[in-house]
Amino acid sequence: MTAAPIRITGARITPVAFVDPPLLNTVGVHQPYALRAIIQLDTDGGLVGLGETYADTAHLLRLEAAAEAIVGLDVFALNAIRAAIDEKIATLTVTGGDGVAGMITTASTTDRVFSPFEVACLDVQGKALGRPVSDLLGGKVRDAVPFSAYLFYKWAGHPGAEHDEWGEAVDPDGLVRQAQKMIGEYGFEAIKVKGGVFSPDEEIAGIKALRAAFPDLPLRLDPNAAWTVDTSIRVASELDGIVEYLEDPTPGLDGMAEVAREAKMPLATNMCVVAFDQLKPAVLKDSVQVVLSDHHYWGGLQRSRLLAGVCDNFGLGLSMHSNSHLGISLAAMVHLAGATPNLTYACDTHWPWKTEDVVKPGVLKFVDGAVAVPTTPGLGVEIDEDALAALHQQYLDCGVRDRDDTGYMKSVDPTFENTCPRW
Ligand SMILES: O=C([O-])C(=O)C[C@H](O)[C@@H](O)C(=O)[O-]
Repeated sequence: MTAAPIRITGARITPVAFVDPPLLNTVGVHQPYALRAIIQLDTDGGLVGLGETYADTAHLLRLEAAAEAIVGLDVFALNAIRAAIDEKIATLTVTGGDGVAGMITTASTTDRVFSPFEVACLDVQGKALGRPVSDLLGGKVRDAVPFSAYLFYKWAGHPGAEHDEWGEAVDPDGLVRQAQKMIGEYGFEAIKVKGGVFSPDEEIAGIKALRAAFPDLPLRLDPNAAWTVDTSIRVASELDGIVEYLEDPTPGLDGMAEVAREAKMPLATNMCVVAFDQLKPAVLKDSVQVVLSDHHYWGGLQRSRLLAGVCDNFGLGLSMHSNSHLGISLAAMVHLAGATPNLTYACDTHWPWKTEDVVKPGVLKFVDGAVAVPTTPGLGVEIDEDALAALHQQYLDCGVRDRDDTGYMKSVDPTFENTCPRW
């Protein structure tokens, strides 16, 4: 006997703002608040599914339109839901809204809008079946998912820095202190450094200091395409044998291919391969050897598994990207990584940098740098309605949405574009 469909009756989309320290990257500095949209998907049987995504104004408008378009569809009909969203957003005149600070402009709009609804549908499916989301993705292949310590350069005197306990990291000693604190609290067993802030030589010195302080931990450096091809080749040579991969040293598939021909370590990306149509040219040009997945722009958890399959077939490594995020996203990332055999690198997370959340505490804990895959039905996390209301009020009050439509970070160098390397 076939079970009855579980029909979507609506979706509540709540933009929230949470405090984000003034972390530096190539584009600029994180604003005092990061924005996210929380999706609560309502269904006719009363089950509610959770999703989390970006919250720039254009993305919010698309989410609202998508939510209307999927009313009445069965949460198991993910192909139909994606098609309805695709059709709906094609009719919109909304422009902009890459949701990720201008870094990932070529990702698919449909994939970005569909993703939080897909996660929410999987949450409902899991709750209806009494199974964790990882079981809907093929079943977990690891009990806990390892993450890396994600280090950022940071000025102590920057507005906003007075609210956090992280101190300053503007030189190698500062980076090592930050790593010691983060690893001491979370137990991470890999380190990623967000570069592209200071000169390549200063950042090479930072990585070498980390290597001396943590001789056994895998290291990565990610300047978000701030370097020319020549600079990238020079940095790759200096860091040969020191980093496990170099992430997005330079923009574009052709530039990355030139660097890859000379570099001894793998090159990774979350910038030049962010959609399925970019995989074939990347493989043909041998531009990258590791792809960072991210279900928020690869179209959800199932399509991220599809990406994993493509990477596996073409001999590409697989890692996982993050932006500033809350607990619903972390739960989704953990189910996905837990059920993806070839995701063998420690995943990125911004988790240590935040102090607020919309989910009830207790489920998502870092032990030895890893988070256990939840075993309860669905995603395994629950909304704290009071916290959601408070962070929504913070969104209304903080003014971020009026200052910068990315809702995420502001530039300290308005002349810089990602297609124009700085060094
Ligand atoms: O390459 C990355 O890891 C990112 O793009 C993640 C974030 O946007 C990161 O750069 C940040 O938070 O500043």
